[in-house]
Amino acid sequence: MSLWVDQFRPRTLDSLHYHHGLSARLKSLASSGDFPHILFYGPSGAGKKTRITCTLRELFGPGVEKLKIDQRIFLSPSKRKLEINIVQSNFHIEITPSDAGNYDRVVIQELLKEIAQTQQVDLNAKQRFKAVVINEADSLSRDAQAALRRTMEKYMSNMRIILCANSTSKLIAPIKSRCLLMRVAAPNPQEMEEVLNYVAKRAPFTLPPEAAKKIIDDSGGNLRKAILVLEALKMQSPDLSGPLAIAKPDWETYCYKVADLIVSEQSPARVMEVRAKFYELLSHCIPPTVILKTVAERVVEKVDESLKADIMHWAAFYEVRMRLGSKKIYHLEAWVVKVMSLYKHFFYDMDMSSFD
Ligand SMILES: Nc1ncnc2c1ncn2[C@@H]1O[C@H](COP(=O)(O)OP(=O)(O)OP(=O)(O)O)[C@@H](O)[C@H]1O
Repeated sequence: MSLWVDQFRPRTLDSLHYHHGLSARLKSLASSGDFPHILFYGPSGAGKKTRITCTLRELFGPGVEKLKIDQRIFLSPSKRKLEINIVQSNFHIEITPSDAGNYDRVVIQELLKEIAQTQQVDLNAKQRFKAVVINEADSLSRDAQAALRRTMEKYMSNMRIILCANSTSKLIAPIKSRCLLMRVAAPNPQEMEEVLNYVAKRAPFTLPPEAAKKIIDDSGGNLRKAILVLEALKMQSPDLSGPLAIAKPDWETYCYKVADLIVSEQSPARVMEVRAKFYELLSHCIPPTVILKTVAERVVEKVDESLKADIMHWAAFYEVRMRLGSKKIYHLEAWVVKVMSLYKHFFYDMDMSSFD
């Protein structure tokens, strides 16, 4: 069973509910035979990812929805092996640079070069190019951005880059100037209400306008949050009547407790305890990627500055592994063990340095 945010996510440009001007523009670009590199940017939950997926489908047809994950090994300059999982279809490839941590340049460079040098082999493909989606483009290091820029200059004919970011401020000018900038603003309250009503209709139930208003007021323009809250509230109070308390959804509080458990003790017994909590969350249909993200963000709030990047790096790493693996719990747990060991080392290093 999937959550409403996934179940009712529009899959084609025609079915997107708002920013119709943008949708029309993307549609005509897709059929123009002259599709550019594009940078999609906007706040969280505004619908960037959804729009990108719809655009890919417009370009290549339903075949882009057939995803596979490949594991690839890259070598860092110091010959360290980097294992990276790559999500792709026959027509596109998707990467999240933070998976490669400090070595994002190596991955960008090698991967893009390889794609650029291979011709589209599928003779039925509607486009001659492959699309490369780069998520969280604003977290690319300077080096990786420079590598990306060079690739964009050199290999335009069989590759198009689609960048997804929250803002354009961390991207270097030469990249921005090679992309068509597409700002995906947060939907306004009316637009959000339309989407919530659509979700309710499909679910199906009737959404009282007061409930919709409350959810929208609370969402800060984040449509994902609004739909998640709608689903949580509907579970609590099936007719959505009376005063609705939009407390943090239960699972969120629960994830916070898990984070506290991880930070307060690092031991095999604690890992077992955390595992039991993960099972509990999974059995309530909270998607494992959401669990991982929520717990990781909370852990990061509580630890020393120097650990934050590593913890998020490993969360992203295990998230990718999780997407295809069947035993989700295994990857959640692997991440917990990793975090505990980072945390222990941190204190160990501190102890040692006090002897200096
Ligand atoms: N145009 C739309 N019409 C209807 N629903 C939409 C639309 N765009 C997005 N949604 C819904 O909103 C949810 C969040 O959208 P999406 O994941 O695309 O946001 P995002 O901008 O990529 O967020 P983030 O930056 O946090 O990853 C989707 O799961 C989908 O259900």
